[in-house]
Amino acid sequence: MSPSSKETPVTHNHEETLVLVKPDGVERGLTGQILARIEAKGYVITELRMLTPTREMLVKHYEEHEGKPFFEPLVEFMGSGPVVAARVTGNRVIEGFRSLAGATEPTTAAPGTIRGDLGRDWGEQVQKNLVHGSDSTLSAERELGIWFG
Ligand SMILES: Nc1ncnc2c1ncn2[C@@H]1O[C@H](COP(=O)(O)OP(=O)(O)OP(=O)(O)O)[C@@H](O)[C@H]1O
Repeated sequence: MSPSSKETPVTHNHEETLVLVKPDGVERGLTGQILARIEAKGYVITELRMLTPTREMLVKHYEEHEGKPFFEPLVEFMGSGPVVAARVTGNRVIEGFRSLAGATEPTTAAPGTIRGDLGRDWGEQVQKNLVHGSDSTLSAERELGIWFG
């Protein structure tokens, strides 16, 4: 059957996102498990590095949160040790990774998600939630520039 304008076209929405395994994830030895979940979902890691980010990088990365009460503790925590940064590609990977990561707070993140299965309740320290994933194509482009130059 030839395609007609009434048929929904199959669209391929190839995207790139920035994934960070935060210092709590690296320190707890969860990097491998986290990256394995990303690959198991069919996404491809095309660049990977481990580094302790500078304050300058973190202030840029979290600029949308500047002025919020959790900004300073967040920047301090993110610079407290090595972070693993990954450039991850795939169809609708931005939304897909955020769904894989789960809700911001590990306590309420659904079982089956990275934060729901592996995250701990650190009390007030919500910044310790294992991973970060870009939230839009614009953020992804901006953030990949910060972490991969
Ligand atoms: N109330 C809070 N107290 C402490 N830290 C917070 C709080 N809210 C957010 N954060 C930290 O700031 C990060 C960015 O906040 P945002 O609201 O963008 O969450 P998110 O989109 O779930 O997380 P991310 O962007 O890191 O994937 C969170 O991942 C968390 O580490």
